[in-house]
Amino acid sequence: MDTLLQQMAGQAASCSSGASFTTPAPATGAPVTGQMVLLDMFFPGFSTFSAFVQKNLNIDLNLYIPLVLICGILTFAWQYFSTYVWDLIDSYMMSVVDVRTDDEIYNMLMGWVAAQKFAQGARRFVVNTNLNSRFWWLWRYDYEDEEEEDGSEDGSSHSSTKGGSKKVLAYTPTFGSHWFWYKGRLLCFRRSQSREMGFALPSEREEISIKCFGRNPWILKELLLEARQVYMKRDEAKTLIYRGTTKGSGSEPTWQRCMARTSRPFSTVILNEKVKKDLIDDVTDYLNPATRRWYANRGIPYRRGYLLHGPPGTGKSSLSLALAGFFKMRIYIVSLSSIAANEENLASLFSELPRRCVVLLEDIDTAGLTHTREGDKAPIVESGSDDMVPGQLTPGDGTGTTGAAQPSGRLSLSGLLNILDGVASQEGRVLIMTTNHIEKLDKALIRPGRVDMIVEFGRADKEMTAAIFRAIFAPLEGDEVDTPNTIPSSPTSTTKDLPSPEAAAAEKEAAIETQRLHNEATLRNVTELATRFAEKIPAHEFSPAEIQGFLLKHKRNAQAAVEGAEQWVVEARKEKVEKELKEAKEKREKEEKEAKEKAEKEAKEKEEKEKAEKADSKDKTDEEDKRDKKEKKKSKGKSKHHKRSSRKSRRYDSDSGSSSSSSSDSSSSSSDSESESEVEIIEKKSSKRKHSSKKKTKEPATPPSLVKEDTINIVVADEVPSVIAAMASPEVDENTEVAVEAIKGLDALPQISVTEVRSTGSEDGKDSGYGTP
Ligand SMILES: Nc1ncnc2c1ncn2[C@@H]1O[C@H](COP(=O)(O)OP(=O)(O)OP(=O)(O)O)[C@@H](O)[C@H]1O
Repeated sequence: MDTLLQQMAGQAASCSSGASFTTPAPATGAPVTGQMVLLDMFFPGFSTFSAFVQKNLNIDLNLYIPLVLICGILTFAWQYFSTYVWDLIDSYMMSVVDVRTDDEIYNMLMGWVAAQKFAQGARRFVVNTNLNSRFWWLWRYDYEDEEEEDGSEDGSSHSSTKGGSKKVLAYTPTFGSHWFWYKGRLLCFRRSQSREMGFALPSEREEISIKCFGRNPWILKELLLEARQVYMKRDEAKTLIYRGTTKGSGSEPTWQRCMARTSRPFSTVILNEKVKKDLIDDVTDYLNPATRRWYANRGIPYRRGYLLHGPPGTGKSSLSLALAGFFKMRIYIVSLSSIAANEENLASLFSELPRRCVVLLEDIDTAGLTHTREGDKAPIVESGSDDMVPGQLTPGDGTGTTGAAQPSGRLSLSGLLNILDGVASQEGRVLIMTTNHIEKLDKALIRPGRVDMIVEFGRADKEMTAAIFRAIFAPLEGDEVDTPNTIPSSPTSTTKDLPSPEAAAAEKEAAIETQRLHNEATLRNVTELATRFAEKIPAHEFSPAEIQGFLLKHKRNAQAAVEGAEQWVVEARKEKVEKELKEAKEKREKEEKEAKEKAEKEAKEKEEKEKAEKADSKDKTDEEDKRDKKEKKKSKGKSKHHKRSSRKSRRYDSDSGSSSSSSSDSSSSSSDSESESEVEIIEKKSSKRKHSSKKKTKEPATPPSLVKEDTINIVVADEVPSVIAAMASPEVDENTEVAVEAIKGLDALPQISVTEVRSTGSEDGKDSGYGTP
């Protein structure tokens, strides 16, 4: 190596200086070797530094040069090969799981990652107030829920309170690879920017993956299961609500997770206890795995449907949510009054449903499914097929008109029925339909098998009113202690004005005590107050929602609610009447407007029709005029021709022997005539051939005038008299008559019978159309 270096250095030195191999060192006087020269080239000043070290530290750096060079080469080689080697390891010795951002697993994994130590200790990290996927249908849900949920219990996130709203800050590692230990295994969390998702927002274009050494990915699966478990646990006490919607501006339908609501206890839905119990028992039995097998063994579709009906605000949706929460199922809501609820979208949504869930079809009466299959009560649908319903149009056409809609864009009753129990429907789900007008529904929709239980909801009776009152005013566990007497410290107050800690504690205690006493008093009086309140509210007049609405205005003062009840009833009635009047007025105005528009439209259509008819009749008259003129012209020509023919045939009769001269005459006369005619006599090759020889001999006797005048084909047939008689009939036109006359003149052909007389060559040179035998 030394030798090589010396040679290289020598060359370099000779090139650079053109002098001898060793030159005296400038500072120390020590000889500068070829190596030094070479190193000086790459690291300027190295020889000076080396001489300095040698002089002061007595270390000869020249001895280490080979070592340094070897290290350099190795580093270079490692850089070159490491990527290749790493790729090999990655491909053959590691397992990887990729997680896309447009799936809910992203939310699960990121929630888990944020709780890990390696994420909290990351030097470069991303901070979020919401860990969920940036994709809007995964991102928007339970934003508020997490604010109150997560806190910083596990250290994964920190809450900051500003302006009263609590925002949770979550930290996750930034883009790049991050190594961490999980259950004794070294894993790599990698976050990268995806270049594939073309139309996605930059914040959506993200991918995460987790790698582990070894070809068995069990540890990754375990991690994902744990992440999912943590995620689900967070939602355990909640009812997850999904709504059927169309993605962004596109028309692709999807279930959007819109909320995770704390499950509503069944007890808070005020309904006949027996009905409630029956409902719960029925669903419990249905969800039992043994029942599923029972259904399967008997070939009965494993489905259960419930219809909840009643006026608005009587608790139908509340009961559905409570039911889903009670059985820890997700609830998938789709409102059939939404314009996106067309057949295609619904079918697509139903095919995406999980096996075990509650499906809530809201307001099935507003979907336009009031059109019955019996047909008698069917509203008049202007166009479309029999069972098409109005109002169910493709997104973007919210006009509600039937005429403009494409049939594929509407929801038909049979379409809905197919979806409910056809191939697209998922077995194992609990179907709940709600309606305000059961009487409008088709019997096919609510027949057993589709609807197995009907629950009626009514306006509040006395008992219900009292129950609503108690539900609102009875103090419950977890209610926040109200401390109305606490005076908030003003921003201008100084520390001097602040009460001492003991005084503040005493004040707080006093407030709590006041509240407790207040609660106790309320509790004691609540039943009595509820009875008094119920007496003041007329039964079956107001919905539970209306009563609840009033009570919520006085939620901190039950006494005030009771006292204000009568007044509220009067006002509510007045409001109702006013509302009804307003609605009636609006309805009338709308109807009038529609009628006016319809009348205008009809008048316009009529006018257009009349115009078109007029134009039509004018065209017809013109045509008829033309035809008349033509016919007149024709008949003029024909009468001329007839006269001429008669004249000629008479001439022929009188002068049959001078045919040649007649012929020449005729030819000369035909030269100035409008049309030329000739008669062709076609022999029929039949048993009557015996006449052919005679005919042949008679042929020259054909009237020459006729041959030139018009073209008449005569098919020789059986009997002359009958044909001639037929030809002489009134239907036979002048041309034929000409021919008949001509034939009559053919006394030389008594045996020929005529079966077809066809005239060709009219005035204008076209087929005249005559010639029916
Ligand atoms: N029977 C009830 N028990 C308890 N709360 C009720 C009851 N009925 C109505 N409410 C209250 O009234 C509000 C509206 O109720 P909900 O949405 O369930 O009515 P709905 O019958 O589904 O109305 P709509 O037909 O308009 O959808 C809710 O806040 C609910 O708490």
